[in-house]
Amino acid sequence: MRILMVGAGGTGGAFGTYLHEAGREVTFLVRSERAERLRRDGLRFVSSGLDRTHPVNLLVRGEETAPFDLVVLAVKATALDSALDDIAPYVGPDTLILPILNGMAHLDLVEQRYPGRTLGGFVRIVATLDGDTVHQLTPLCGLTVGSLTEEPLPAAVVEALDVPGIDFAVRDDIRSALWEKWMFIAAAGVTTCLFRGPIGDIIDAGGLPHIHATVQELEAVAAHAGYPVSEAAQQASRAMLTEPGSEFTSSLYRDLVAGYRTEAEHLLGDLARRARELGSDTPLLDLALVQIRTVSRAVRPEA
Ligand SMILES: NC(=O)C1=CN([C@@H]2O[C@H](COP(=O)(O)OP(=O)(O)OC[C@H]3O[C@@H](n4cnc5c(N)ncnc54)[C@H](OP(=O)(O)O)[C@@H]3O)[C@@H](O)[C@H]2O)C=CC1
Ligand SMILES: CC(C)(CO)C(=O)C(=O)O
Repeated sequence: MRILMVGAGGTGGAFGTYLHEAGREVTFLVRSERAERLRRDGLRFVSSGLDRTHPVNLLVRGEETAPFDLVVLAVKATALDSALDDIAPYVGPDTLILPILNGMAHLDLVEQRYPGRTLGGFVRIVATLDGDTVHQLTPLCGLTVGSLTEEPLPAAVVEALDVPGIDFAVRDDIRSALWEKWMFIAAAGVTTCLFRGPIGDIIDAGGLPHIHATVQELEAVAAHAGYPVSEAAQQASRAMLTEPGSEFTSSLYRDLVAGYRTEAEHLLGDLARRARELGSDTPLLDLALVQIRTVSRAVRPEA
């Protein structure tokens, strides 16, 4: 199976490297400046004390090659539109597209552009791009995939993605799983952006009741949408978001304080819009959005 990994950042670099190391036929679609450096230096990936650099197959927008069997979208939501343009020449009639972004809004966008070929999926990893080096910061490296239609997930996809280094899972109810992951990420984003710090500091400052209220508020939206968060996922969210002393922050918060473009509209704006349509009250989510939008405008007036 020929796999196109779109983006070689935190997620694309990590998952792409594991696939490459397992002998899968992976090509990374990257932008031209990065391609130049990767062609010269190889792709460096550091995880669990292992530091390796591999020469990898690279493709830059517009370069010609045959369509791929599987396109994995590993870009931030802010780059999704251009990535969807860029993959057009590499998507054939049988190509499947697996976005691994957080959130849900991208599923409709991919489906509109390339109907009938979208798979559901998400990752659990803490990974980042430092210079040109991809770092996996904890041992956690999960990839969960499922069919969004009545058709089962093709066996060839499972075979291609189930490789050492990746804790791979298939979910028949991938939409429910996506909602669960989304509610956790959104709750982490709302709390850390609203109170502007890591979970442990928020708790020290007396914020625990507000963290509980946020998790409850967002889980209520999922329930209204018909995707109630399972008991196990509720407990896992609370364990992570209410741990005293925790240094955990969301990538939304880290991007915001660094002055980068954030996935706020994709992760929180979309959720607030759906909540309004469902008649679900989300005062904390709404406050966080106003805060993030205000800060984003102050940092980047064009936002
Ligand atoms: N990092 C993590 O630990 C986790 C991330 N996620 C989610 O995964 C998604 C991806 O995040 P992450 O991997 O961290 O993001 P990164 O910013 O680390 O990586 C994205 C990469 O995509 C590249 N890119 C953007 N547009 C294109 C394009 N058109 N063609 C080729 N390459 C492109 C960027 O390159 P350039 O430098 O040229 O802009 C960048 O290197 C997000 O939705 C995030 O929320 C989910 C779980 C954990
Ligand atoms: C929170 C974490 C690290 C694990 O679920 C994650 O996968 C994410 O940031 O999206």
